[in-house]
Amino acid sequence: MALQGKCAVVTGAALGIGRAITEILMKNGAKVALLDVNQAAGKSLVEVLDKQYGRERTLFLNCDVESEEQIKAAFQKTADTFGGIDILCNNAGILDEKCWERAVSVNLMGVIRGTYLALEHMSKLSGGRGGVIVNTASLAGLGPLPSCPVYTATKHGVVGFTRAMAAASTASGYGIRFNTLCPGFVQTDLYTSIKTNLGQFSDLADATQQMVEQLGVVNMSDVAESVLEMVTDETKNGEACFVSPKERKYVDFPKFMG
Ligand SMILES: NC(=O)c1ccc[n+]([C@@H]2O[C@H](COP(=O)([O-])OP(=O)(O)OC[C@H]3O[C@@H](n4cnc5c(N)ncnc54)[C@H](O)[C@@H]3O)[C@@H](O)[C@H]2O)c1
Ligand SMILES: CC/C=C\C[C@H](O)/C=C/C=C\C=C\C=C\[C@@H](O)[C@@H](O)C/C=C\CCC(=O)O
Repeated sequence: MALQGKCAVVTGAALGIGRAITEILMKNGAKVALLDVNQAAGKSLVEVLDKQYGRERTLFLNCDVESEEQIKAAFQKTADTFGGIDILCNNAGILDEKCWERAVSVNLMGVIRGTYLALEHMSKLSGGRGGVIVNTASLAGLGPLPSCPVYTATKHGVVGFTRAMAAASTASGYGIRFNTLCPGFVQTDLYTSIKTNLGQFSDLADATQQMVEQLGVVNMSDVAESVLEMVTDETKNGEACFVSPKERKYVDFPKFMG
């Protein structure tokens, strides 16, 4: 998929990985609707991007992925402004083992909600032109983080949901590819605030720090490049891309049938 003139929606776009995804998509020619609850950060980023790429290439929308109404309105505003939606990156996510229901609501339900609402705009079965959806999971979607069992559950859910949607799309003809981003530790606000968000598992903070030292911290540019590849490479559907400081590899999941 060539990105020139294509329209992307990125949730959690104002900071961290979402900002990096937004920037690499724009650098490669896409228009981007930035959805986030952090209005100050979102508007500040749009100012920077408008200076770099011109004012017609971005749109910031205050949108909480926990709200069906807000996502629906944001997607409609995006389609009305840019003429459709070709790319969706469901990236918004939090780490909160204390308020774990909120983590489930944002990290898993928000991804499901965004995906289903995007189908109404993107699926060829509903008059759309197809495209690609990349959902942000984590390495914790491939293996357990003992200090964050609910976070781990949400990210495993994102991996499984996305792989199932990829298979459904192939079987039903949505014309949409679905892939999952699974980075290790990345230097962002979420990463910086780990220790304050472990709740009853705070006693495992040091063990988690040891995992950081063992695994290392992933370069943001490598994370962004992985997303660009999953968006543009038309052969990628149903993939989960593990991004570590040393490499990026597509996970070879066990097959249990045939
Ligand atoms: N940082 C890491 O080590 C790491 C590693 C793997 C995966 N991830 C995942 O990457 C994604 C982005 O995380 P990050 O590290 O960039 O975090 P971050 O906190 O730096 O950025 C998250 C962004 O999402 C926004 N956001 C949070 N809740 C929202 C909601 N309900 N609706 C809309 N926007 C919301 C925040 O305002 C923020 O701009 C998350 O899904 C996270 O789980 C992070
Ligand atoms: C404390 C949480 C901080 C940030 C959350 C963010 O999503 C980062 C997660 C980073 C690492 C998770 C590591 C999990 C590691 C173990 O589960 C281990 O089993 C690795 C699992 C699979 C490795 C895949 C592979 O080697 O092929």
